[in-house]
Parts: sequence; C-alpha cells; structure tokens
Amino acid sequence: MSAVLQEARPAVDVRGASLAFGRRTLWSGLDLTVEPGEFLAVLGPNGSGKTSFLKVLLGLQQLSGGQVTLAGHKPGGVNSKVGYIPQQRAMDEGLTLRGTDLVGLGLDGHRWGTGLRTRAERRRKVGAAIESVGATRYANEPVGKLSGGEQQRLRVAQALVGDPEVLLCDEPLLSLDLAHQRAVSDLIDARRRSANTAVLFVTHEINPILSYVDRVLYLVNGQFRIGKPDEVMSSETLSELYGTKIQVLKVGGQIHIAGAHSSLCEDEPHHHEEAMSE
Ligand SMILES: Nc1ncnc2c1ncn2[C@@H]1O[C@H](COP(=O)(O)OP(=O)(O)OP(=O)(O)O)[C@@H](O)[C@H]1O
Repeated sequence: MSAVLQEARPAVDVRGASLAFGRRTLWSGLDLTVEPGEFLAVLGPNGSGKTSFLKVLLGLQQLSGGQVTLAGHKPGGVNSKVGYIPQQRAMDEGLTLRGTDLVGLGLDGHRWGTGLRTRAERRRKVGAAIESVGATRYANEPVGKLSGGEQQRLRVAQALVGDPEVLLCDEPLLSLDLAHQRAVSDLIDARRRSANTAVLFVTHEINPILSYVDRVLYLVNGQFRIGKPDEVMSSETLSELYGTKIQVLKVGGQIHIAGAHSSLCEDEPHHHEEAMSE
C-alpha cells in the first residue's frame, strides 16, 4: 500500500459501537474517527467505561455491537500497530529485569510483534526507543530499583518501540509528581508530532494534558459527548451529561469544575491489575 493511502486512512474508526455488561449499557451508538497525529482525551467518572473502551481497541474486549478498526485492521490482530501505556504503579523492588529487557518486551509476542530479522536491528530499535525517552543512563539497571518516573519513561519506550500508529494510554500520569507528569506527557506529545501517531489518553484530570488535546470523548452514565475541549468542557455540556448543575470555570489556562461534579467524577481511580502489555 502506498504511503499516501496509509496517510489517508483513519488511525481509529469506531462505527455504531456499543458495550453492555448484562443489563448495563456502558455506551451505545458510538461513532468516532481519530486521525493520525490526533490527541484524544477520554474522560469520565469511575465506572463510565474508559478502560473498557481501551480494552476494545486492544482486542481484549468484544463489542456488544458495531465495529472498530485501527489503521485499517481489526483490534488485537498481528498487524494492528498499537502501543499501550498502562497506569503507573510501582514495580516490585526485587525485579531484576533490566530496562532494556522491559522495552524489548514491546517487540515480543504475536499481538504487537514486528517480525524483526536480526538481533542487531532489535538492539538498535530498543536503544533508539530508550534514547527517545531520555532513559539511556539507567536502561541497564534492574527496573525494580528505579524511581516511579524512571519506570514510567521505560513503559513509554516499551509502547513506542514497535512504531505504533496508535498509542493507547490508561491514566499514564497517575502517581507521578507534576514534573514527571509534564515529562511523560511531553514525550507522548513529541511522539505524535514526530511520527503522526494518534494518541488516545484516558484520564481523570484534563489539566496536565490540556495544551495537547485536540478533542475529548467524555463518557457519563451511558451518555457521551465528543468535541473540542472548549465545546465539551463547558457548564452547559457537562450539566446536560451529568443531568445536574455543573459549573466549569476557566482560569489561567486551566479548567476547574465546581458543583456536584467533584462527588461524581473525582473519586480515586481504580487500579487495573491486568498487565495488558506484558
Ligand atoms: N468483564 C466485565 N464484566 C462485567 N462488568 C464489567 C466488566 N468489565 C468492566 N465491567 C464494568 O463496567 C464498568 C466500567 O468499567 P471500566 O473499568 O471500563 O470503567 P472506567 O471508566 O475505566 O473506570 P475507572 O475510572 O474507575 O477506572 C464498571 O462498572 C465495571 O465493573
């Protein structure tokens, strides 16, 4: 397929998608096209189906209805070029796996395999991914001994090493301090700019990534809205979505939400135990 044709197809194409567990419908009638290089934030309260949406894109969860393709391929297939960054959580201190081994896992397995021919090429790719996240200095240390921010940079490198066309991020900034939140989100943004990778970024808190976000998918209680941050993160739209009065204030380039919202959507997020990429 020519480069021109590859550029033309959407990174993610969701048509009439629905997902229900038993009698509970998380979302239905979801149509969404994400273009290469686009940054989409996925927001919503606990249990609204953000992680389930990522699982669908990873091929780990079947839709109840509708269809999804990633760069023209079905989710989870050997050809789907998807990188995944999980929630930050501390790795076992005794873990002796080195950073280079962790990043190399991003090239293994059939789900995201790339069919590399030589060991030298593999080493080159792993080295380049580690360098791109500024982790070269500690890449040969056991990962269990590294700080949370250093570990998260290596997870970003692991997600990038297979040259993904779509990068799925599940609350990748959780537990990081502000400086590291900034560093990790800058890395993700740099990738989509340099390689035209589409980014789908699940988060409870839009402010750390607000300057990068092109569009928002906001899920609440079986309803959703898709649009530019200013359109979706407005008093009118969120009041409609939550079915109660919500006030959105924009101060100093940040979005603050007042009213019933705090009790509805700023609970501690759940930590998902599945190691979906490892
Ligand atoms: N396999 C499953 N079977 C039944 N129910 C499920 C399954 N997976 C998820 N759910 C339910 O679907 C709902 C949405 O879960 P999901 O993890 O997608 O939410 P979320 O928006 O990511 O939440 P959080 O912000 O808390 O991480 C939850 O109520 C969850 O219990």
